[in-house]
Amino acid sequence: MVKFEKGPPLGGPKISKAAPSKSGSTLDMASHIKVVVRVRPMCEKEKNQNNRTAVEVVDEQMLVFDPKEEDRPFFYHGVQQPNKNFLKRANKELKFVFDHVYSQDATNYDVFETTTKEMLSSLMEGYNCSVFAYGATGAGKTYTMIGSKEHPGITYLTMEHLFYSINSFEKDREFDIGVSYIEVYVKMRYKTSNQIRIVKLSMIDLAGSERASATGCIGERFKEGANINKSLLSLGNCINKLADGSAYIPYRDSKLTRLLKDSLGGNCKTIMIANVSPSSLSYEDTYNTLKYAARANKIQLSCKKNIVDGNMKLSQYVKITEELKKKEWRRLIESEENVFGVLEERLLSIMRQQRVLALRQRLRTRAFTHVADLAHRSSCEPINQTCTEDLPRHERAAEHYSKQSALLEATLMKTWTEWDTSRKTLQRLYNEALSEFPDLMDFVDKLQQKSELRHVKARDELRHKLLLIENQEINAFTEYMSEMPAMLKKLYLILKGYDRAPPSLSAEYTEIMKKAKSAKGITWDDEVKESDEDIKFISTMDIEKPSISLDYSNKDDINDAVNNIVTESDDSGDVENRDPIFTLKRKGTPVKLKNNETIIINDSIDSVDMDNQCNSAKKMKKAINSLNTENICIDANNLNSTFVLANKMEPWKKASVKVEPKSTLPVKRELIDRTNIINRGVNINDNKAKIVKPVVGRAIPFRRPVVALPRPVTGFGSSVGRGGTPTTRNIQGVFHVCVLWSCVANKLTDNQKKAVVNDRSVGFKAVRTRERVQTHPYSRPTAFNMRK
Ligand SMILES: Nc1ncnc2c1ncn2[C@@H]1O[C@H](COP(=O)(O)OP(=O)(O)OP(=O)(O)O)[C@@H](O)[C@H]1O
Repeated sequence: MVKFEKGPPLGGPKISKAAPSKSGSTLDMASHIKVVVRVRPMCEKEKNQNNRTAVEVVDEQMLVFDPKEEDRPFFYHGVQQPNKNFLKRANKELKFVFDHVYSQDATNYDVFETTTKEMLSSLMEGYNCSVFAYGATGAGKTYTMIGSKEHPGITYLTMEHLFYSINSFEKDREFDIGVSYIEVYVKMRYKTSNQIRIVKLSMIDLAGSERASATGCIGERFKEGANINKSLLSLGNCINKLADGSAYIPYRDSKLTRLLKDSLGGNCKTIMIANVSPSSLSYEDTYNTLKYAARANKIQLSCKKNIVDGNMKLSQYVKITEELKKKEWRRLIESEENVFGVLEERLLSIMRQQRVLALRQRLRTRAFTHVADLAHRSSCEPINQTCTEDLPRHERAAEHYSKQSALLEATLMKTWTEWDTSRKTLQRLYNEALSEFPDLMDFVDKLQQKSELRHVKARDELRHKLLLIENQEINAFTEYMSEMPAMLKKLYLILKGYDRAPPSLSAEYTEIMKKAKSAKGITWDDEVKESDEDIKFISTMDIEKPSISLDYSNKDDINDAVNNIVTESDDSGDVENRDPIFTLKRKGTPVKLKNNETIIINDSIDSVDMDNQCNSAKKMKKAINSLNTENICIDANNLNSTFVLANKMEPWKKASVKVEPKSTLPVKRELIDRTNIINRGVNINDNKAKIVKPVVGRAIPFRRPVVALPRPVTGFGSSVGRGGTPTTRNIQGVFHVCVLWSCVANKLTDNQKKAVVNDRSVGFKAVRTRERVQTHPYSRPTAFNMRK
């Protein structure tokens, strides 16, 4: 009885059309692997051994494995036994049906004609195709696939036919052909439809499928054989799974199955050529191969034509390419813009530093110029000395600024060069990108706005910095200037008190006071402290109504600064009864130093057109010049500073004033002996005249105790309120004293000093005429006599 191994249905694969898939491929055919079996002729060895045939080809599609042999006559005791050979095992007589079966007489060309030649038609239609030869060693795989010169294998014949086909299609298709060792990649484009079909033809000559032990190899060869077998075993597993329709196919079990993945279960038309030997020597291998082939024949394939719409693909390709190019442009530009941004910020920072440095340099130079000018105008040795001492500091600062400036300049140039290069590169990228893709304009705009923002930010920071410095400058100047109106007012009132303030002076004074509100000044640059404090603006109220007094919180500092200032009474006439330290000074009140060098005269005196009456500074200059004293140079027209007259000057004498203090007030003490004061004073000949440095006090309100004083009150600088009401005043405690007279006096002999002091044309005449100013509501000179 003939057994049939379950094979594919006869009559060839079913072919069915299908709709195009999403990928552009066309589901075209559902088929099984085409399995053909080739039985080679017996080789000489097999013939010589007179082995029986294990495979019998029935027809082009059927073979019988282990066919029934013709019974040979069996004789037992000389008698032929009927059909019974007990020494022989029963034949299997397995009948296999395949897509094609080739007998020993079949040539390679026959195989080609019914396998790959037919398959090439599918290949040219766009199907992937694969052929692999399977079989035991020596079964004829290589002979079938490669062949010989005389008998070229199906690979050669397939290639030959392939190129022949290509030639026939050349009019309407373009072909790109690539070849690899085991695979041929035959790509084509339909010229009319722009349809592209990319197909692959795999032609595989597998290793022998026999058991490793059967090879007789040992060592490395055995291992190699075992690995080969392992691969083939994997192939067998895959084939079984595919045949069973399993969802999971273990292609990854071996390299072989990975390579054959497409050919076995993918989008591929596959032909398996199973080579077998007819000899019974290869009985087991042939049996295994045939079983293998039979299983493979059950594998269903789902083939798709690898067709893509060339036009559709092209448009998509163009779009994708453009997007990619734009993306690349953006990446390039952004990268360069980042570099440019860093350089630009650095450049702007350097430029900002330059501006700040220039401002500071300018302020310092101006401050120094101011000091130098002061020294020049005053011709005062101490001031000159101060200025001289300041000069190295200024020079050091100038050198420092110069170095910093040079450094910044060098850094600026270097950074600018880098920035400019980056700017040009960026601009070039902008231009190129926009010329290719104008719609990148928005992107470019945004980047350019970033640059503008950087500039705005830098400008803001610079403005803030400059404003901060200038604000500090203004604050310092405001503080400085706050002395001036008080001093000016004091002097003005003194003059007015002595009836030496003509209307023109009054008008000028008023004008100057107005201007003082908007005056500008300087400060030491190194006193500017950088900070982010809130900016304080000048308030004209600060100038108009300075409510500040000397800050006595640190007596040592004050002592050092003013050398125990003793102030004249300005409202009670009772100067001697006051604590010299805690007696505060009111506007317009002359100051007496402990060394008795007392009177302060402001520089504005010389500008007053007083002719010969009250131009005391000029007259003092005249008097000094008349003494022919060397090295004394007082420019009466440029007396910028206040100065102090010498202690030899007759001290003010207080008139006898009867003050009736309230019972709650301390009893007025006796007047101090002026002689004692003079004796305590500094001997102007011993060069101990002190330079009183400018003192800046903090603004604190001072409220003078209300004292009911009888009217009229005599005494210099009385501050008794106008109209007889005691006045409560805030006191300007900031004053600026330069010891000029001391310096001058040091150059004079005693007689010369006396001459100057007693020269009534040098301004002191005015104080003698106290009667004329006693009626002045603000400054009332006390009764006095010039001491001789
Ligand atoms: N159809 C055929 N006609 C004539 N000779 C054949 C045929 N098939 C195979 N042979 C011969 O059989 C021998 C073995 O064949 P081949 O080398 O092709 O086997 P194979 O399966 O490729 O072996 P291996 O697995 O070792 O490569 C060779 O000498 C070859 O010439």
